[in-house]
Amino acid sequence: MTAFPTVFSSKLVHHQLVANYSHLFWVQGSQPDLVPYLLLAHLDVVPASESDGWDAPPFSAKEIDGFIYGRGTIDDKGALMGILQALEYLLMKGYAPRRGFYIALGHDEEARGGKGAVNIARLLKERGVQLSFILDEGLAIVDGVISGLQGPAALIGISEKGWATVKLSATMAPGHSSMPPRETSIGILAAAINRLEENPMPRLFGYGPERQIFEHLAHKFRLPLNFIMSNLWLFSPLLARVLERKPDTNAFVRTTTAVTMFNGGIKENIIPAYAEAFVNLRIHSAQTLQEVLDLIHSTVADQRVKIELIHGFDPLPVSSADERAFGFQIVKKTVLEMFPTVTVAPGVCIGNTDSRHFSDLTRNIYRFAPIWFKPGDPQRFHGINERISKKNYEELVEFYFSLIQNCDIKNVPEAHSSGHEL
Ligand SMILES: CCCCCCCC/C=C\CCCCCCCC(=O)NCC(=O)O
Ligand SMILES: [Zn+2]
Ligand SMILES: [Zn+2]
Repeated sequence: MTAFPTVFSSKLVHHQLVANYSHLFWVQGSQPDLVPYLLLAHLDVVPASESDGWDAPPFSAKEIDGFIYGRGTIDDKGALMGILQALEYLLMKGYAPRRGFYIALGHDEEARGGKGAVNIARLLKERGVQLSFILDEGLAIVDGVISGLQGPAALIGISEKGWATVKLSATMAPGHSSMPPRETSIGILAAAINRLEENPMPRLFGYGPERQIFEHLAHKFRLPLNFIMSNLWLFSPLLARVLERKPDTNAFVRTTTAVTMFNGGIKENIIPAYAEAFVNLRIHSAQTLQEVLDLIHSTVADQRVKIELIHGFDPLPVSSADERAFGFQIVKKTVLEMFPTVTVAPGVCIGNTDSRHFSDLTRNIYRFAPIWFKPGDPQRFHGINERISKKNYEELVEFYFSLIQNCDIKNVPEAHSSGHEL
């Protein structure tokens, strides 16, 4: 049986395989003067092992208490299936969009998107495509995740942090473990890594677009927090010290430093010549890749430690969230139609997405899906017990179902209007 039979048989849909495993769909609109948009998602997932402590095998999609457990349920199969299921239902109903749109499903987002998204973007560029906006994975609806915030908030990523993967290595003379020198390659490297962990990158909270999150949400906090958030020009250093206490909010305060791989030694009684470590940094919007590299050099401050940049890029440009920003307002309208009590605010995506490969096609890139994040859920991202409730999966389908129809209007929707304007 073919999945999404109507999508694959509709005359309105053109489907193309890209780089063997990625998919590009073009859904033709009846009004070619309306600039198309792009819905992005990815097929691949990060690895998972049941032995890490999962309550269900990570590739079982087992249902427990109304939740579907599995690697990829929130990153990013929920949105991917939601988009395709919404299109399937719309086409089954005989719906024909006015505004044409693309759906791009990359197959290597978790490995930087160099084959999937990069080639899809190249194809679209060769065809001279310009996009009204892009909607990709990223932020979510947070409920009880930000301390002191009353009620849920839908955070729409208007930018994303930059990236640096840096390899540190040390090479010393190898030898017999019964006659160790005072310092070894592993010891030198471990000390360098320790200096990086003990000296986090500077607090930059308030100097980037993350400031907009808190200014938008200020009225949802009780005194004195609402006063503090409304006066970030004065209080951002104080708030930064509170936010940095938790990993998920620390990510908004600074460039984060994560040691992700450490290798050295092959036998218990040999002092190894070589040791290496990889450090993955996510760069705050107010910093550049070069500034981060300079700080790594000055913090490590040991000529014996070789520092190599493996891969990096600057933080991404900031997309508009104002009243004239069509993409932002369409996403906001769709969220509010479904969840009238949710506060919608712009935010900075602390992880990275395939959308960055499409920046030549539009300046309006938004990173959001209406996935509900309750306390403890941010840790499921790339962690154990990744899951989505069945109800939330249905909400994802409904969200894209409404969003596609909402995009058929020509101009930016009126604030707080509801109902489709077809
Ligand atoms: C101050 C506001 C606090 C909000 C709490 C954080 C909520 C966390 C929500 C989302 C997590 C961000 C993940 C972003 C998507 C990342 C996709 C991905 O895995 N890409 C690959 C990579 O970044 O390595
Ligand atoms: Zn993802
Ligand atoms: Zn991911």
